[in-house]
Order: sequence, then structure tokens, then C-alpha cells
Amino acid sequence: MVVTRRRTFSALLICARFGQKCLSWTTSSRSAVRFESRNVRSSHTSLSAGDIREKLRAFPGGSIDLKKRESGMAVITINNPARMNAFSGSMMLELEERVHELETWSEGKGVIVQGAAGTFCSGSDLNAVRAISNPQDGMKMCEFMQTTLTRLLRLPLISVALVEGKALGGGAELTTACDFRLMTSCGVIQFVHKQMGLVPGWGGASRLVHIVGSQNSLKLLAGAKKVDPEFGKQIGLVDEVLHCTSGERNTLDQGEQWLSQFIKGPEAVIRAVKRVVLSGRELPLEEALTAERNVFGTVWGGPANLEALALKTKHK
Ligand SMILES: CCCC(=O)SCCNC(=O)CCNC(=O)[C@H](O)C(C)(C)COP(=O)(O)OP(=O)(O)OC[C@H]1O[C@@H](n2cnc3c(N)ncnc32)[C@H](O)[C@@H]1OP(=O)(O)O
Repeated sequence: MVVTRRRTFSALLICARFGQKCLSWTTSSRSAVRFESRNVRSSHTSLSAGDIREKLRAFPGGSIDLKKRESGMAVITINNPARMNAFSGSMMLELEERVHELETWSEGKGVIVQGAAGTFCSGSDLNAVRAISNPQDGMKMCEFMQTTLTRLLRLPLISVALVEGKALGGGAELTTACDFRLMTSCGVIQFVHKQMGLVPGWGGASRLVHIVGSQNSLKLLAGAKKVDPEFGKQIGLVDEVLHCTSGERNTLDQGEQWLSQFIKGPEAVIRAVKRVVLSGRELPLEEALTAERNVFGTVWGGPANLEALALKTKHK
């Protein structure tokens, strides 16, 4: 089904207006959004996802773990340390399930994406890549991951990629599917695709251009340039540098502390903030303004607003 940009983004307006109902729209339709020329194509992942799911299932290993905390912060862990947290086929399927869980978590405010055992993610599992190296399967796998990562980025949660160690290939792409990137002083993000005779396919190039601009994206992709924390901050890819400590827990603590400054307060307000930023990021101005008005309507006169008015809050 080919739809115009306007029609696709009317879904975002529905999200803005009805909040929670947006989640059921997103998840029940399992909509994939693909940009083609000036149109947006909204297609069901099931068009091609059925058979690629079967193929992905044939490459098991590792897991994608999700912990949801009462504080409203969740942690996703890419867990396949024997392969530097490369994505096996089953992990791709599990990521989709975890994103679905977060889409339906109405108490959520933030999510951290990290790798297990001191490194982030080395991209797709090269064993699976070799087995599905024909263009048709490659494109289906890409579509599947693009859809999942687009859904991750569009969660009504503030998301952070916590890069400790290496984020390579698809792992580098995954970092761009979060709102923020934190990196330990010994971390590296590298789009190694060119060295593999590839370009990003999980949506990483499109998102990268939005984050660092086309000049920097060309440098990172055409040069397969290693991004260390200093360079990352300079080009706007990295938001904060964390201490490189031994022990995963410590890095996660630092990440949680950093994120907590942005998710303090009632979930309705935090989720509304994410929605207005998301519509500003993805919609043409007129539609973004409409979406913003609709989101505003969900918090104006709401409990947090009334409480602040009653307390005569001063912003000193
Ligand atoms: C659209 C998606 C495009 C993509 O993601 S393509 C994949 C891009 N990624 C890569 O090419 C990563 C290749 N791996 C490497 O460069 C190095 O292994 C890496 C990550 C720098 C780590 O180097 P070292 O610290 O020296 O460790 P190592 O090489 O001994 O690796 C430890 C074990 O992990 C394995 N591994 C690492 N990355 C993998 C991957 N992507 N798929 C499958 N296995 C992978 C590696 O083979 C090794 O296993 P083993 O101990 O030899 O059995």
C-alpha cells in the first residue's frame, strides 16, 4: 500500500492525540515505514517478513534481554559475548519482540541499549550473513531490521545507546536508532560497511545524516573512519563521554545517572516531550505544529500541570 507522507504521518497525529492508542495502532498494524523518493510507503512487515523470519530462526545464538524497572527506566542488553555481541538471526527476532514489549509499556520513560561483557555490538553475525548473502534475502533482512530500529527510535521513551567497547557495522547503525549516544573513553563507533563491500542497510546511513550531516556522514561511511569519543563529540554523534571503568555495572550506573536527569517527573510529560521532538524530527513543519498542538492538549490541564499551578512553582 503506497500512501502519501501526509497519510502516514496522520498516524503520528493519532499517536499525539490519543497517546496510548497510538501504541496499539503501531503494534497491531506492524507498520513498516519506508521512504521512496518523496513518498512514504507504509507496508506490513509480513509482506516479506514471513520467510525471512524462518531464515533468521535458523541462525540461533545469544539473546536480547530486557529489564523494566519501576523507575520507568528499561535496559536492553545485546547479549552474545562469544561473538562480540554480533546479531544472530534469533537475536534480530528477539529485538523486535523486546521493542514490542516497550511499545506496550505505558509506565516507561526511558530505555538504555547496551552490550554485554564490556563491548557494544559487532553488527550482524557473519555466519548468518554468509548464509543469506543473496540480494533478495539481504534486502528482506534489512527491511526487517529497518522496521524494528525505526520502531525503537519512535518509542515514546527517551533512548540512549551506551557504547562501551566496539560498535561496528550494524552495531554502529544501532547506536543511531537511539535519541542519545553515550560512550566510554575507550569506546569506538565504526561504520565498517565499506570494508565489507557494503553500505549500511539497517537505516543507519539515513539516520546518521540527520545526526551529523551529509559531510560528516560521507567521511564516516566512505572512510570507514573510527569514531573515538573526542571526534564523536566534535561532530555531534556522541552526547557524553563516560569514564572507562572495569565492570559493566559501573558503566551502566553512569548511563542510568545521565539518563535520569531527563526522565525525572511524571511519565505523561516525559512521553509528551518525546512525542513533540519526534514529530519535529520527522514531519514537515505544518504537520509537526499540528502534532505539537495535539500533544500539548494531552498535558494542558493535566495532573502535573495543575499541581505546578497550585504550588505556584517558581523557576529560579
Ligand atoms: C547491515 C549490517 C552489516 C554488518 O553488520 S556486517 C558485520 C560487521 N562486523 C564485522 O565485520 C566485525 C568483524 N569482527 C571483527 O572485526 C573483530 O572480531 C572485532 C569485533 C574487532 C573483535 O576483535 P578481537 O577483540 O580481536 O576479537 P576476535 O576477533 O577474536 O573476536 C572474538 C570472537 O567473536 C567473533 N566475532 C566478532 N564479530 C563477529 C561477527 N560480526 N559475526 C560473527 N562472529 C564475530 C570472532 O569471530 C571471534 O570468534 P572465535 O573466537 O574466532 O570463534
